[in-house]
Amino acid sequence: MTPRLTVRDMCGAAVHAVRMSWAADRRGVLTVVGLQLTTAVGLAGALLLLRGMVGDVMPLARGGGAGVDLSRLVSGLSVLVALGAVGGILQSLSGMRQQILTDRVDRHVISLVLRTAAHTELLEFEDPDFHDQLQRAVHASRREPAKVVMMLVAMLQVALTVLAIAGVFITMAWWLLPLAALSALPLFKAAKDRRNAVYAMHHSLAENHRRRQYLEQLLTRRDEAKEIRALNLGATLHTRWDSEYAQELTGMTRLIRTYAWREISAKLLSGAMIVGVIASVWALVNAGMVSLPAASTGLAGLWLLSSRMGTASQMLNNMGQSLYFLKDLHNFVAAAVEPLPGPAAPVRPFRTLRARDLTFTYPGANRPTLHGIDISLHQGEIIALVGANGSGKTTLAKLLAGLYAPTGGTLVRDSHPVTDLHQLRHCCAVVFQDFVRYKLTAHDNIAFGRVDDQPHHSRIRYAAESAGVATHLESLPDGYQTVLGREFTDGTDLSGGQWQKLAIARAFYRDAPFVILDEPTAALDPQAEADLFARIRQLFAGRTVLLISHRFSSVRSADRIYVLDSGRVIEHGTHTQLMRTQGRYADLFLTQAAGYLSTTPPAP
Ligand SMILES: Nc1ncnc2c1ncn2[C@@H]1O[C@H](COP(=O)(O)OP(=O)(O)OP(=O)(O)O)[C@@H](O)[C@H]1O
Repeated sequence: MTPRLTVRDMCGAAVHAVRMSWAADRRGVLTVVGLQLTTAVGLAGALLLLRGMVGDVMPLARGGGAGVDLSRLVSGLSVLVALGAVGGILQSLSGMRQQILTDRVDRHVISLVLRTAAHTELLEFEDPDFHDQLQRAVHASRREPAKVVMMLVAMLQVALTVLAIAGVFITMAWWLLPLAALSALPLFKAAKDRRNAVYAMHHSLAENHRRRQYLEQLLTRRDEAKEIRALNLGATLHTRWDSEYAQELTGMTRLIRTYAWREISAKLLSGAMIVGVIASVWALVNAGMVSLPAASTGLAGLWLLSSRMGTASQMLNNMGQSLYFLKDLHNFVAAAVEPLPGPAAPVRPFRTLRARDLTFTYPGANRPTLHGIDISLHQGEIIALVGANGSGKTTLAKLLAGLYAPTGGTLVRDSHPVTDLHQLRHCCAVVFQDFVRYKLTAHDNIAFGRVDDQPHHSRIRYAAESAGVATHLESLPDGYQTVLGREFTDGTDLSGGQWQKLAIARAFYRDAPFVILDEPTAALDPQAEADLFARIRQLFAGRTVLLISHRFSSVRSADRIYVLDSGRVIEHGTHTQLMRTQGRYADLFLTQAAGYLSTTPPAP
């Protein structure tokens, strides 16, 4: 459905723009509006002065210079020049202040958008519509609110001019007023159609635009640079980027052409109406029904009025486009009704966390990823999740960490159903399979594990030591203050295993009663892996650990192992019990063990 903007929407969005600008820089708004209005008043004063001076000069034109007061004329002229100079200065000041205002409003609005995005639930990020809304909100946050305020000020100036001219009409040739309004109608209609079409096109191309931005990132970021070169993907990705852009440009060009023609037609129609009016006035003058001075003043006014109306329609058009985006921005920000989770409440460890008949379906998926999951985790236990790729281990971990709400069944914490997912998150430290490598200092990378407290260097060091990365971090040029990103001055990089140890250090530093480790040792060397698992009970003593791993050597010592298959728990028990059952776990374990113990000689 083509999106539409009602007059109410437009007024709402304009009020919203003014409010945001006011919140960002009220002195700036007052200064700019004040300067603009002063300039307008100065202009009106200059026009009045000019009219008086023309009246004074008229005798000169008629050849009778005797009645002319030259000193009055010179002083009037000086005032006019001074007014012009002051007007110029005011305009420069206003331009400068507008720039500052625009920057401040930008910062205020983008901060609102980022705050909303940071606060949005993880599940929303699975939805392409959310990404479209986010992108439109980001687009709207760039310059649009300040632009609307500037346009409102400019519109005010145009409205004042139109009112002044209309006032002259009412006293001299009132009957021209409806005709002037009528002649402006085609322009307003064309502007409105174009505005709707541009917005509809932005809507339809939103995903295309995001794909192009993604390709831009692939081509420009350091992280992807090595693989793109190794695979010689540069040209292919560039071609795809080009074709995405070409599609956007084709749509835009077609639209600009179509609406340019419509606008030209509207202008021609409006012009033809004015010519018709001029011809009728001429006929009325000839018939002696209207005096020549009234007709000529009226026609001059009509010309002025129609040109102002044209400007107003253009402004309304531009402002309308901005208002569309502002409506998106307003909706996006307003959708985040929940307050941002504040500083963490004291973390309450649990004795038991149970999943009862838990089901989860990803948005837009046609079948559940998890079905009827029943598992229990007790304080101080190490629980392992194993299963084939795609069996649902990570999804289950995200539910237990309070990142997704279950679509069926319940999570029960110490015999109370979990209703506040934030509480669950507070008491959980997760090392994801695809953990984030923050290109900030090593110190930040660990301290981010616990942002609600002041960073504590000795605890950061202890966390790094526990994860086996302290020695390396201390050997870096600036120790823990070294930036871990080659894109930044004096930045450096870590190896894959070192990054993984840093992510584990972050989890240690979080000091949470529930720890989820999703393939925590995939990048570690065998010695580092063995060291970690040999000490895992001691390192996480008293906490509950959920370990996801494909390495059976590391899960065999867990207190209980759950085997997942296509989103269901098919077996559970200790390693010994599961081996005795000779089910899926035993099969997988023996297959992996056979690979290690194979005595087949290596191929020559
Ligand atoms: N964000 C998502 N949206 C839709 N489907 C998803 C999403 N993430 C995962 N899935 C699907 O859910 C299923 C389970 O994925 P999950 O990542 O939980 O598996 P896993 O057992 O952790 O796999 P692996 O061992 O490969 O890490 C898979 O079929 C996957 O395609």
